[in-house]
Amino acid sequence: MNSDEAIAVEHLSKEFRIPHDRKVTMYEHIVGILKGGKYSYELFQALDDVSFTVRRGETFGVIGPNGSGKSTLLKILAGVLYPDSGRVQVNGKIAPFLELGVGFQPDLTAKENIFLYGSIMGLTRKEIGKRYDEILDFAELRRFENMKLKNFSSGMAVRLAFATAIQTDPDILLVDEVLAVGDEAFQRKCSEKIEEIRRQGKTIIIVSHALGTVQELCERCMLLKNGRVLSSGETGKVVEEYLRISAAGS
Ligand SMILES: Nc1ncnc2c1ncn2[C@@H]1O[C@H](COP(=O)(O)OP(=O)(O)OP(=O)(O)O)[C@@H](O)[C@H]1O
Repeated sequence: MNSDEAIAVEHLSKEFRIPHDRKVTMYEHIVGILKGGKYSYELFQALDDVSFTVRRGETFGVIGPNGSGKSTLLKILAGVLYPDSGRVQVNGKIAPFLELGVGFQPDLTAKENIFLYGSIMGLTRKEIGKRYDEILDFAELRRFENMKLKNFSSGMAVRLAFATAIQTDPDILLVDEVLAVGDEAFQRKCSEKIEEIRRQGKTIIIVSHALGTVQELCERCMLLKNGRVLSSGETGKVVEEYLRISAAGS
C-alpha cells in the first residue's frame, strides 16, 4: 500500500445467504427438521470483485441504486462485517458513522453510549469527558442525556451517533447517508461539519443518494451496481454514468 493511500481494497467479495422459508419459532424449526427438510437458501452476491483506492485527505463518494452493496462495503471497511475474499488495507483510525445502531447500544443512555463509543475508538475517559458537552450541544440533546437510546426517535439517534463519531479524532470518517436523515437544519449542520473535517485534510468516504451533495463534496467517486464497480473516477463523469444507466433502466 502506498503511503499516500488511506484505503486500498482489492478483489473484495461478499455473499449473503437468503433463506427460502423463514422459520421464526423453535416449533417451526423442529417441524422443519422432522419433515426431513434441509435448510434451503440461496446465495446472494452483495459485493463482487470490488477494487479501489482512496487517497489520504480525499473525500470519496460511493453511489449506486438500492441494494447495490454500498452499505455492505462500508461495514466491511469498518470491520463490522468480514468479506468472503479479497483484501482491505486501512492506513489510520476509522470512525464509522453507519446505519442506526452500529456501535450504539439501545439499553444504554445517551451518556453511556457516548462513553462506550469513545472508548471503543481509543479515547480515554478524560478525553471523552472533555468533548462530552460539545457532542451533546452539536446533537442538541442535552435534555436527553440520561434517556435510554431505545426511547430516542431515529432522528435523535442519528444526531447522537454523528455528533459522537466526529469527536473521536478519526483519520478516516465513514458516512452512510447521514445527509438523508435528520431534519433540514441538522442536515445543513452535518454538511458544514463534513466540509470542516475535509478542510482539516481528513479522509472521508460518503455513501449517498444525494447526487448534488456527492458532487459538491467528493473529488472522485465510484458507482456500484449489483455489487460490481461499474465506473469510478472523477465525480462528474461517474454521476453522469449513473444518470445514464438510471434513465436507460439498465
Ligand atoms: N445481513 C444480510 N443478510 C442478507 N442479505 C443482506 C444482508 N445485508 C445486506 N444484504 C443484501 O445485500 C444487498 C446489498 O445491500 P446494501 O445494504 O449493501 O445495499 P445499498 O447499496 O447500501 O442499498 P441502499 O441504497 O438501499 O441503502 C441487498 O440486496 C441486501 O438485501
